Amino acid sequence: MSNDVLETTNGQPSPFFHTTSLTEADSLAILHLKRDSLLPLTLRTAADEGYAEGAVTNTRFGSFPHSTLIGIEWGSQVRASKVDTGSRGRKKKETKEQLGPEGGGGGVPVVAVDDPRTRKKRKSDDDLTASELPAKKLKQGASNGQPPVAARVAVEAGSGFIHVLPPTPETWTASLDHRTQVVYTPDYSYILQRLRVRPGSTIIEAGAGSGSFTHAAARAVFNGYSPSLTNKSKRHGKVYSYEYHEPRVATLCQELSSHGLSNIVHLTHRDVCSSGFALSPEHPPPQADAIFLDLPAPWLALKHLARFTADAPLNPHGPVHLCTFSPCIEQVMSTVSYLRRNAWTEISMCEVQNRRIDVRRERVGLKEEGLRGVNASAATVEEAIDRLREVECKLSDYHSNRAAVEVKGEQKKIQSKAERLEKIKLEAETRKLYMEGNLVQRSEPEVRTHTSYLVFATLPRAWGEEDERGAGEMWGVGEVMGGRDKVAVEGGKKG
Ligand SMILES: C[S@@+](CC[C@H](N)C(=O)[O-])C[C@H]1O[C@@H](n2cnc3c(N)ncnc32)[C@H](O)[C@@H]1O
Repeated sequence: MSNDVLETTNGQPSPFFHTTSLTEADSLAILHLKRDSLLPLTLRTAADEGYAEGAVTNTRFGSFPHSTLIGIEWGSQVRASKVDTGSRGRKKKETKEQLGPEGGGGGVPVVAVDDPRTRKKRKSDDDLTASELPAKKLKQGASNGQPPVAARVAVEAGSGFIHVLPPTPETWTASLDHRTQVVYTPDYSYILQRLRVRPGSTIIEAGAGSGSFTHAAARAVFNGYSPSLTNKSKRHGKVYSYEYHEPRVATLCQELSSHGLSNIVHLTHRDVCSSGFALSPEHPPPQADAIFLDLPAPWLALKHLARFTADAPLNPHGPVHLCTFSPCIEQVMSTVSYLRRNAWTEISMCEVQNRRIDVRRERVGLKEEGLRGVNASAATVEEAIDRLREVECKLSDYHSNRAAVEVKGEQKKIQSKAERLEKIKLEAETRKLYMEGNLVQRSEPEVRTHTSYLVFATLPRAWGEEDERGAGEMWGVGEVMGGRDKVAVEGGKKG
């Protein structure tokens, strides 16, 4: 399943490594619908299922013709459009919501429904208005294999919006199609730094699953596209990925190709526990610096990761760093036990307990009344008594029409609520609100991570007699030791 394609299928470098200044047609974009709800999308100019506006993506926050998403700055907010469903509106199948687990977010949720009661009789071409005609021609042109006529300009709907983000491993992880449990960003960022993966590194990953870790690893090792796998002039970063579930391999292979990552990720369909990590005879061995095993029984794969075997996939010139990702402590114990018996060192285990911490200033007090994001109740007993006194006096003096009230020995004018709020608003303009209030922090427990135990270990570099001799020649180890010994012996004699 390996592929030596240099770039994406449309001839562009990977959008995960190169972000254009504006969004482009045929490129991957991530639609940010709301927090924790993202949708990956390839922006298209071609006709789509009979919409007059061309390709359209429907979300719970409205319909978005791709023409409104192309040629704008990344991060832009895009408002939903009114779309002309054209011939699509006459189809029997109901228009369904494409996405949308929970409410909130990008404006008022909009659900496009094709109600059969309001469906009109099919019109002939002569009956169609000038604006309706393109929708029909669009469909006919597409079905005849002719280029579609120009799409209609989208009209803003007035409710619902989304943001357009460039693809990154983080946004991809948050939006990808889950074929398996995936490794989330808090885990893979920690794993990659503990494995010391950097541009130019080679990493082995098994199993590839949904490709979440694969994308993050590809970015971490990327140091340019290699023109050929046999080019030895520069060591290019590489991810050797293994997966034994065939449909997952096929889907991931297609995704990697369309994301321009085929040249960085070498995907192999293989059961690594039984068949190991060796590649085809014509392919040089991976020479991995780091290994990540996300398998149910990692210790079964570890026997193929020993040094001194003919087809060892490890870098012989340096230490190899390992991480295994296991959901239960029994798996951890079997892995650690294997590592201890097989020359692995620096064995440790940890668990990532990620929490998003919300740090903000909490402002409480009557002086905050009418301002946004505050708790406008009395902050102290004094403030509460002052307010009670003011209210009581106001009531009792309502009929006597007294103009002032005594607060803390001062004569204060009785204010209406509107006057008080206006005064607070004016004062707030000169206050340093960002400095006021108590600094509080709250952790959010619902952050998405896949709680697992991470076992780390290091296999020292291979070291033989030749390496010992080479080190001696380079560093003069024998001479220095000899000199020191000599001094010590001479010193001893003197003493
Ligand atoms: C939890 S998923 C991996 C998720 C992946 N790391 C990600 O971030 O998307 C585990 C994967 O390992 C694969 N797998 C399990 N045993 C395997 C084996 N012996 N050889 C290769 N792949 C294996 C499974 O098919 C599954 O897709």
